[in-house]
Amino acid sequence: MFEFIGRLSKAFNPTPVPKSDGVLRCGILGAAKIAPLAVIIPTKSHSEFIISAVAARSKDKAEAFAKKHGIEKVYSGATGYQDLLDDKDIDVIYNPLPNGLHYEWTLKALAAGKHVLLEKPSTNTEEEARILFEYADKKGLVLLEAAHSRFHPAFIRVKEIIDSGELGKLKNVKSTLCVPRMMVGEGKNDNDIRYQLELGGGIMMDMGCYTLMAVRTTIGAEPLSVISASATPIAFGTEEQRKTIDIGTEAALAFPSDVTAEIQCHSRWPGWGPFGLLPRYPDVKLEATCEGGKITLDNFVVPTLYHKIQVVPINGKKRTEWAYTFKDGTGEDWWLTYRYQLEAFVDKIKGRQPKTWITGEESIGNMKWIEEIYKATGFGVRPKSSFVLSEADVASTA
Ligand SMILES: NC(=O)C1=CN([C@@H]2O[C@H](COP(=O)(O)OP(=O)(O)OC[C@H]3O[C@@H](n4cnc5c(N)ncnc54)[C@H](OP(=O)(O)O)[C@@H]3O)[C@@H](O)[C@H]2O)C=CC1
Ligand SMILES: O=C1OC[C@@H](O)[C@H](O)[C@H]1O
Repeated sequence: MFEFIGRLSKAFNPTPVPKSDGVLRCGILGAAKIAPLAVIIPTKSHSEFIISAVAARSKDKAEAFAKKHGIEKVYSGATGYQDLLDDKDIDVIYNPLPNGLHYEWTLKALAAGKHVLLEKPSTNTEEEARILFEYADKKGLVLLEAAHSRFHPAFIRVKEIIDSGELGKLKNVKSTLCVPRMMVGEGKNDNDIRYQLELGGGIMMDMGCYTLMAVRTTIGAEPLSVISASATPIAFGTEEQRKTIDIGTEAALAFPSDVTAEIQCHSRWPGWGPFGLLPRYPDVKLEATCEGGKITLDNFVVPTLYHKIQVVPINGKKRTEWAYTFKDGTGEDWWLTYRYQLEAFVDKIKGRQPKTWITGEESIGNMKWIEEIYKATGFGVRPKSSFVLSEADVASTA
C-alpha cells in the first residue's frame, strides 16, 4: 500500500530535474485537457525536454494555461496555432487537437520542420495516416503516435513471454477497455469532441484504438479480416450522431496462422444489479491464450497505478509477475506510460535506440483496421480532412 502511494505521488508530482544543453523545446497545439498528463508532468523529470510554448484559440485560455503550467511563450487568436509552428525556437510539437484535426496540423507542423508527438488515434483515416508518416520520413523528422500504453515495461514483458514460446503457439488474444461513465476524458459533456463525427469522434477511435493496437502488437501481425463487429450508438445527440457515433464497440478479427483476436471498448459501461444502478469495475485487460497456457495483463492502459501479469501454463506452476521498470534497469517504478513514451520519443530524436517504438506502419495499420471495424459495424468511416498541403511544402524536404 505504501509503495502504491509513493509511486502515485512521484508519478503525478515528480521532482523536477535540471535541463541539459541541447534540450528539445516543445510547443503544445491547443490547451488540451490531456496535455498536463501526457507531456507537461512527464517533462518535469526529463532533462532533455522542455515545454516552451502553448497556442490556444482564446487568449485568456492560452494565458491561463501557460501561467498554471509555467510555460514561457503564449500564442493565441486566429493565427495562434500557425504562429507556434513558425516559432524558430521550437523543435517539437505536441498535437493533442481533436482527432479530425490531427492530419491538418501535423502536416503543417512537419512542413514547418518540427518533430511531432501526435495524440492517438493518428488521424481519421488510413490514407491520411499514410500521408503523414510518409511525409515525416521524407522530411527526416520523427513522428510518433502517442499510444502511450505500448511503451510500458509491463506490456513489453507480456510480449516477451509470448515470443519466448514458453506457452507454445499463440491462438487467441483479447483486449478490453470498458469503463463506467465519468472515468474517461469526456466527463459529463455530451458535446465532447469524442461525439462529433467531423472531429473524428466515436469510442472505437478514442478507446478502441488502444485495444486494437494491443492485439496487433501482441500477435505481431496484421489482421486478415474482421470476422464480426457490432457497436452501441450514443444515447444522446442528433439522429445523425446516433447513426455514426459509438459509445462502445466489439469486434472479432482473424489473423494469419489461425490466430484470432477479440476487442471490446466502452466509455459508459452500463452498471449492473437493480436498474443497472451499481457501477461495474473497469475492465481493462489484455489476455493471450496459447496452446500451452494463458497469460493476462490486468490494467494494460494505466499499469503504473497497479498491474498484474499472470502466467498460467497448462502443465506447470502458475506465477505472477510485475514489470514497473525494464529488466536492464531502464525507467523508474513511478514512471507513467507517458513518461516511458517521452523517453522513447526523445531517444529517437537524439538518434539513440529507444527501448521500444511504434513505427509509422504500425500506426497506419491501426487506422486501417479501425476503419474496417467501423465499416463492419455499419457506423461508417470517419470523414477525411479537406486540408491540402501547398505544392511548395510538399516539394520541400528541408
Ligand atoms: N493519451 C491519452 O491518454 C489521451 C489522449 N487523448 C487524445 O488527445 C486529444 C485531445 O483530447 P482532450 O484533451 O480530451 O481534448 P479537449 O477537449 O481538451 O480538446 C483539445 C483541444 O482541441 C482544440 N480544438 C481545436 N479546434 C477545436 C474544435 N473545433 N472543437 C473542440 N476543440 C478544438 C482546443 O484547443 P484550444 O485550447 O485552442 O481551444 C482544445 O484545447 C484527442 O486526440 C484524444 O484522442 C485524450 C485523452 C487521453
Ligand atoms: O486516450 C484516452 O484514454 C483515456 C480516456 O479517458 C480517454 O477518453 C481517451 O481519450
